[in-house]
Amino acid sequence: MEYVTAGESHGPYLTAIISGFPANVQLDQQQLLADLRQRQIGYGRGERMKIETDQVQIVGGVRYGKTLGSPIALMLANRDYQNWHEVMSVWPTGAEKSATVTKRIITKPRPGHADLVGGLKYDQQQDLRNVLERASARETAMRVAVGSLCKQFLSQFGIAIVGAVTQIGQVALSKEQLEKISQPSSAANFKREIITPIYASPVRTIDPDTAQRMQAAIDQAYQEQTTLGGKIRVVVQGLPIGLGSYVSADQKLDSRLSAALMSINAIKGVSFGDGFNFGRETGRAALDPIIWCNHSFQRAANHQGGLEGGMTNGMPLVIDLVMKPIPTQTTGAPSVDMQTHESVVSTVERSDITAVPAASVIAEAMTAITIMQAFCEMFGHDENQRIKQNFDHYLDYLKKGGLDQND
Ligand SMILES: Cc1cc2nc3c(=O)[nH]c(=O)nc-3n(C[C@H](O)[C@H](O)[C@H](O)COP(=O)(O)O)c2cc1C
Ligand SMILES: C=C(O[C@@H]1CC(C(=O)O)=C[C@@H](OP(=O)(O)O)[C@H]1O)C(=O)O
Repeated sequence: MEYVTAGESHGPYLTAIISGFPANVQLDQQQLLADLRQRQIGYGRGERMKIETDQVQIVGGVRYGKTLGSPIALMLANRDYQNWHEVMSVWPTGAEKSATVTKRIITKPRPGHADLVGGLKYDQQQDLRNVLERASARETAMRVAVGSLCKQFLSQFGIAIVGAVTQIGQVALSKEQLEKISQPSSAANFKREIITPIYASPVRTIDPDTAQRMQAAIDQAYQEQTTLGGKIRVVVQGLPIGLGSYVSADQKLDSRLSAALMSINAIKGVSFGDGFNFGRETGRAALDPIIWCNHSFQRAANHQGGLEGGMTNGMPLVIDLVMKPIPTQTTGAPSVDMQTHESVVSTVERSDITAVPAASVIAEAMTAITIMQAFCEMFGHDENQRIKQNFDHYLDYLKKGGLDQND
């Protein structure tokens, strides 16, 4: 399963094409729209999210709610395009020299964005809008749409994924609250006890008191005309043992997940399990003892975060991410004009105060995409029923403790 997205932030549409999605998977339109809505509603978002209602349409590859095995095509109209159609026109209209269009030309690159380097690399110095329109995190709406379909596929196999906000600015969940999110759980319990409260929280975190303090921190940043970053924890429950592989660098699931998650705008670090704390632990304390329990191999701890040797080990997958503060400041920032080379204040674009809640939804989606890719590599990608048979056969094999398969 692969996907590609296209479209500019203020252009007419965002689009995505997914290829290699199995046939006969029943999709739920409400779930798809609910995931997109989660990305939009987090506390701290700016004016743009009041304009958009991300109503993605599936325009190929699905009939009566079931996938056909053919490429799935998705389209999402940017409602803000109504305000930008002259500036973002695909074809020449003669309006290019109008006051509306020239007012939107950007030659003062914003530090912390792709503006300067993208402008030089693609020779777009006459108007950096040609860079920022695609570099914008608007594109992540399509990734959430793709990820929603992947989550729906994976849920058939008892796999549940959540991205929770664990810190905004100085306000963080406690160690106990972090552990609560990451405890081994059945998909059903996890949905009830963890996912549902997180989805209901305005900042997508588990504890209502911490959520209130996070909201207050966002309000304060707004008053102080600055922005905030934070941290996210992604947890996946119900994973079978063995997704990914140790055999080649590009098949290691931790490397693939890192690449997928680091591709999210403004994400600056990814770690697994005890992550950067491993640096101060002893070897003994960092191990997850192997035990034989309920006729299966199990683990007495989860320091590794569910991955060993680039493969899932049956424990919950636990990934932490850090997001930098939104770079745009309402005051602008020190910069240099592309044309005159004079010192200037960078262009100020309308902006979010924080997008950590939104990024937690995107992280959920990128994790779902990567897990589904590994899952289909292992169990097949043509037809849903056949994939289920392969999966059940593998679970039977594991239930025998890995014995008898070839006897
Ligand atoms: C959901 C989301 C919304 C964002 N909103 C803004 C924003 O309103 N203003 C801004 O300056 N950056 C915003 N960013 C961050 C920029 O997109 C990002 O910093 C920029 O593309 C440069 O990429 P880099 O930080 O990964 O180097 C947002 C990021 C995400 C994930
Ligand atoms: C549009 C989205 O986020 C945008 C991401 C973004 C950026 O620089 O990344 C800048 C802002 O765009 P605008 O200038 O149109 O207000 C955000 O609103 C979205 O998440 O759908």
